[in-house]
Amino acid sequence: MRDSTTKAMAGPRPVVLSGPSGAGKSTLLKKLMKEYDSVFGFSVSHTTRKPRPGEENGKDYHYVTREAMQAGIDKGDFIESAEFSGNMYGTSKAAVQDVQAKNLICILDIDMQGVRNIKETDLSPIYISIQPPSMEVLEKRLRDRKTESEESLQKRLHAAKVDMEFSKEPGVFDVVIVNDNLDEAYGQLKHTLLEEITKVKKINMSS
Ligand SMILES: Nc1ncnc2c1ncn2[C@@H]1O[C@H](COP(=O)(O)OP(=O)(O)OP(=O)(O)O)[C@@H](O)[C@H]1O
Ligand SMILES: Nc1nc2c(ncn2[C@@H]2O[C@H](COP(=O)(O)O)[C@@H](O)[C@H]2O)c(=O)[nH]1
Repeated sequence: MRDSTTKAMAGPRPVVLSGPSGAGKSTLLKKLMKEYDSVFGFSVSHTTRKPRPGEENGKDYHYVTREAMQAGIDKGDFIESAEFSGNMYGTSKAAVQDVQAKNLICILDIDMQGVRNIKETDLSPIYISIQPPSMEVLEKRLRDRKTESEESLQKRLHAAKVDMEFSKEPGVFDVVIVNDNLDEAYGQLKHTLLEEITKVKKINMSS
C-alpha cells in the first residue's frame, strides 16, 4: 500500500539511516544534529523497549506498551513498524510531519525492515547504510556499550549478519558508509548530505 500522507508536506528530502545495531548510527546522527541543529530534525520513533539510562521519553523514543503501539498501528498512525530484538519499533506519521512542518531535513533511524517498508511509501528519502568494519568490531562495540542482555546481544548480532548482506543488495542504498574511524565516517556522511544541507540553509536564510 502506498502512503502519501507524509508526501503532502513536501519540503527537503528526508534521510534514512539504517544498519546493524551498534554500527554507530545514533553516534553519527547526534554529531550531525549538533553541527546542523537548524537543518536536521529527528523523527522520534515509538518503541516497546524500556528506556536506557540517559534516554528521554519524547526525545529518543516515545516509550509505549505493546497494546498502545498495536492500537496505533491498527488505526493507521504509522508509516512503518517492525519487530526487532523482541520489541516493536515504528515511525508514526506525526513524527515525520512534526519535522517537515519546520522545513527541516527529517532523519529516520530505522532497521532494514523499516527500509523495505519505507520503500513502499511516497516518502522518497536518501537511503544511507551505516556498516561496522567487521562483526568482531560490532560485537565489541555492543558489549562495551553495556546496554544489552546476552539474549538481546545475540539477537542483534544475528540481525546484523542479515543486515550486512542486505546492504550489499544493488539499488537498496544510495550510499553505504563503513564506520571504522568515526571522523572519516562522519566526513562521508556530511559529504553525502551536502547538497540537501546547502538547499535548506539557503531557504532558511531567505525566510
Ligand atoms: N567509529 C567508532 N569507533 C569506535 N566506537 C564507536 C564508533 N562509532 C560508534 N562507536 C560506539 O559504538 C557504540 C554503538 O554506537 P551507536 O549506539 O551509535 O550505534 P547504533 O547503530 O545507533 O546502535 P542501535 O541501532 O542499537 O541504536 C557506542 O558505544 C558508540 O560510542
Ligand atoms: N523499523 C524501525 N526500526 C527502528 C525504529 N526506531 C529504531 N529502529 C531500529 O531499531 C534497532 C534497535 O534500536 P535500539 O534503540 O533499541 O538500539 C536499530 O536498528 C534502530 O535503527 C523505527 O521506528 N522503525
